[in-house]
Amino acid sequence: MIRFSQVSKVYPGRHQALQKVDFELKQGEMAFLTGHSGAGKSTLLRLAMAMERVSAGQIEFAGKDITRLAAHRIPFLRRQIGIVFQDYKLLNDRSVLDNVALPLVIEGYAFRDIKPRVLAALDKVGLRDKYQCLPAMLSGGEQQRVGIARAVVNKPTLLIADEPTGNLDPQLSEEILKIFSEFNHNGVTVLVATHDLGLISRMNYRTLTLHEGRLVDSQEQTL
Ligand SMILES: Nc1ncnc2c1ncn2[C@@H]1O[C@H](COP(=O)(O)OP(=O)(O)OP(=O)(O)O)[C@@H](O)[C@H]1O
Repeated sequence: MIRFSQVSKVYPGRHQALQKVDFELKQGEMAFLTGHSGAGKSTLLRLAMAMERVSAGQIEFAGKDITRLAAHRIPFLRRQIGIVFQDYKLLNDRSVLDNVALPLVIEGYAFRDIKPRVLAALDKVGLRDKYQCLPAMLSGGEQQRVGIARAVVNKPTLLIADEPTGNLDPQLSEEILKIFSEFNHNGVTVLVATHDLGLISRMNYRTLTLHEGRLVDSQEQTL
């Protein structure tokens, strides 16, 4: 599904954020990405969704080389990737319905097709009855579930999350991770960057560990 081959990233100012990273995430797999602050987790995720360009190496997505994707082709790639952020990134003056609808509006779906899809996505995260609420009326965990519904509403094949539980307490974090697991059981490939080693140890998934820009460990599931 996604393969990094000898990927390095040097930011302007010569900061080497990633060094010769090699890994493959197979279709339908779920993995955690971990490492200390500044290890390169966000950089790796941004490269995977072509928000940054590699300095060296190659990235393949669904069998296609996306390393030097032309700018006009990036939206086609992004449509296949759902993204969840630590701080939810919801529009606070828009309803839950409008927030989750956003990717479909951008893709040009007709309004009559949008609402049923949004409600189906909200159903999957247990928030169907809150579609008229504003984000401020929801708890942090609920806001993150809205963020997840927005990420999956156009049925991406890959779901990427950058510290999705960073603002949540342990119980809510586990609930959020269970939602990712459910999407994974339904065939979505999932990559979750997290500092939360407790959460990782409670959930039995492959773990990719970065240290100072190098992939130092790629632990398989123990089951
Ligand atoms: N746009 C940028 N320009 C220059 N340096 C950057 C840029 N983005 C990240 N870096 C540097 O690259 C390194 C890796 O950063 P990155 O954000 O990928 O780490 P991270 O593992 O996600 O960290 P955290 O857990 O703190 O979010 C850091 O030293 C950071 O300062």
